[in-house]
Amino acid sequence: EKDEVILLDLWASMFGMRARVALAEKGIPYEDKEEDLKNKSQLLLEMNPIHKKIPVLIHNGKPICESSIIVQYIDDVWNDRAPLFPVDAYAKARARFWVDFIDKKLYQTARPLFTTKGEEHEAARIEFVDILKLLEGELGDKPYFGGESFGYLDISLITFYPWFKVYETYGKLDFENEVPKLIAWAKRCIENKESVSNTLPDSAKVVAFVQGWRKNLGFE
Ligand SMILES: N[C@@H](CCC(=O)N[C@@H](CSO)C(=O)NCC(=O)O)C(=O)O
Repeated sequence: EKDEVILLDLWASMFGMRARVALAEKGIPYEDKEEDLKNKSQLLLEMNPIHKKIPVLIHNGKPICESSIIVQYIDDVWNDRAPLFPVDAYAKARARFWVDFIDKKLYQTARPLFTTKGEEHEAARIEFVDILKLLEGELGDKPYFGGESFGYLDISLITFYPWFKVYETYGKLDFENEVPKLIAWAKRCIENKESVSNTLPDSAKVVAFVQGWRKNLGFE
């Protein structure tokens, strides 16, 4: 019988976007349910009682939590098309290492770019660029992190791209200058992969979202 696939999501979330891109890569129809994180739905609280965070994939009533785990689950279940992982175990392990690095470092280091000032802000600027440079090093001269094909690590990082304008605007950074090969990769993903261009929001919309959020918190 037909799979029932629901995604508890938030349009601006780079983590929710990961699940959307993976589902689009596989061509899986799903219901996208937008959450209001200030007023979490009963469904979210039931489906992710531990972290109470989005995204949550609900597949035939069963919840899968944590975006990197959701992407791997999607690849495992719908394994007859558009593989998201290399076959080679070492290449897989390397991809998982860098997604773990992104989840440990990138989100935490990005936030102070638009929530702090002074020395803290200056330190965040330097650290953030260093992290992007390490990722650019891992990409090297390959078209995608997965080599010739767009895969798990590409999905995990490209969903930060709609936030890059926010990071550049408030972080006073110019990524074209700092990590040109990484920006070229991001543009390649958007130009060549409909699963990306059809699911990522406009960076202008994310900037407006952050502006509103900062105003509410009295930053502006
Ligand atoms: N490690 C997790 C992070 C999800 C997350 O931060 N979700 C946020 C919204 S996006 O920033 C969230 O749901 N926050 C709700 C809350 O913290 O109350 C993942 O990769 O899925």
